Amino acid sequence: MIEAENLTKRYGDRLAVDDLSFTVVPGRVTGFLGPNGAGKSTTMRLLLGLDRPHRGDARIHGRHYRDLHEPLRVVGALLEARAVHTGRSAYNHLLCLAQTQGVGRRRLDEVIDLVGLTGVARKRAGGFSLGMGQRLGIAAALLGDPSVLILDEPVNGLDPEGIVWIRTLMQRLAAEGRTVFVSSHLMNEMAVTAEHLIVIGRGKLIADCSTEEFIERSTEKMVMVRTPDTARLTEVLTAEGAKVQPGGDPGAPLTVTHMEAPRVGELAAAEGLVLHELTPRRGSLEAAFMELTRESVEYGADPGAPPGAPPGAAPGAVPAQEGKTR
Ligand SMILES: Nc1ncnc2c1ncn2[C@@H]1O[C@H](COP(=O)(O)OP(=O)(O)OP(=O)(O)O)[C@@H](O)[C@H]1O
Repeated sequence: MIEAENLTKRYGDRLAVDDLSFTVVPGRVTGFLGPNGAGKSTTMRLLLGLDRPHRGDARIHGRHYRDLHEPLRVVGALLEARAVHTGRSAYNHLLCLAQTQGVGRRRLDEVIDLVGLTGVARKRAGGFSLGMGQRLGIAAALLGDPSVLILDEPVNGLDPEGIVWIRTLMQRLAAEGRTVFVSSHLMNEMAVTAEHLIVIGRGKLIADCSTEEFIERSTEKMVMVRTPDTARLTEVLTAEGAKVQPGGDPGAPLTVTHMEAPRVGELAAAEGLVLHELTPRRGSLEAAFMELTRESVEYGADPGAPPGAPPGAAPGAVPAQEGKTR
């Protein structure tokens, strides 16, 4: 279990994490979502005791990271920055870590196999692709067989096969009863990986709910309707409170919002209107996520600052570049 309570971290006059409270429970994958620069990595560093909060508290299994007995056997972490001795082989890199943690060679071989690096384990880690580096980082996180996993953007640099692999792995680790907390800025990826979501924007909590609820809440339901009598159907639906947008081309379906498909069908039937299509659809999840987090950025902006400038930026200042160098 991971608990963040009123976590606050400031860099200069920028609030990277702003009074953030949430709990991550075991047994399911919890996605930590937010656009670039939202404060995900900073929060993860605070949870791992790598940075000190200005205010608030972060606990793992009820304790501060620094108070954990054998922390690497409790928490496995993959952070964005890759800390690998480039001249060392993947095997030796993991062996060094294993020795500092009192992990035996059997477990070492096990994790190498688990992350699919057996064939290249004796090769220099410096020559690894980004995806292989991610696998190596995940192997390191799993070495101590920890009950809590904190993974920062683990799908970064992975090819489609690698993405499916890491998704399956995270779900399996969660099903074993571990706490799996994984950050991403990719809404669609998290939607199929995580059961629960914690969404932040500009360091502030925007949502803490099940993925299903988030999708339900964030995406607008639409109904695509085709009829030979577009004008009449538009009139009937609009009179009942629906919003109707014409399709671009002649014969293209109308897009109806603010009304469910069965009601559209009923009203058409009551008017004796023929329907050639009646299809419920959802708006794009990625677009809904962008919209949701964009709004939080706007609320956070200093009214005197130029558009796009970070909170606290002086009027006339050039907007700072989001995120950090990788
Ligand atoms: N060491 C630092 N010094 C100064 N500012 C920092 C530092 N680390 C992070 N920041 C700033 O704090 C904010 C949050 O950054 P953070 O890296 O936590 O966001 P993020 O959500 O992880 O973004 P990304 O997806 O780009 O990694 C950003 O504005 C970033 O520029």
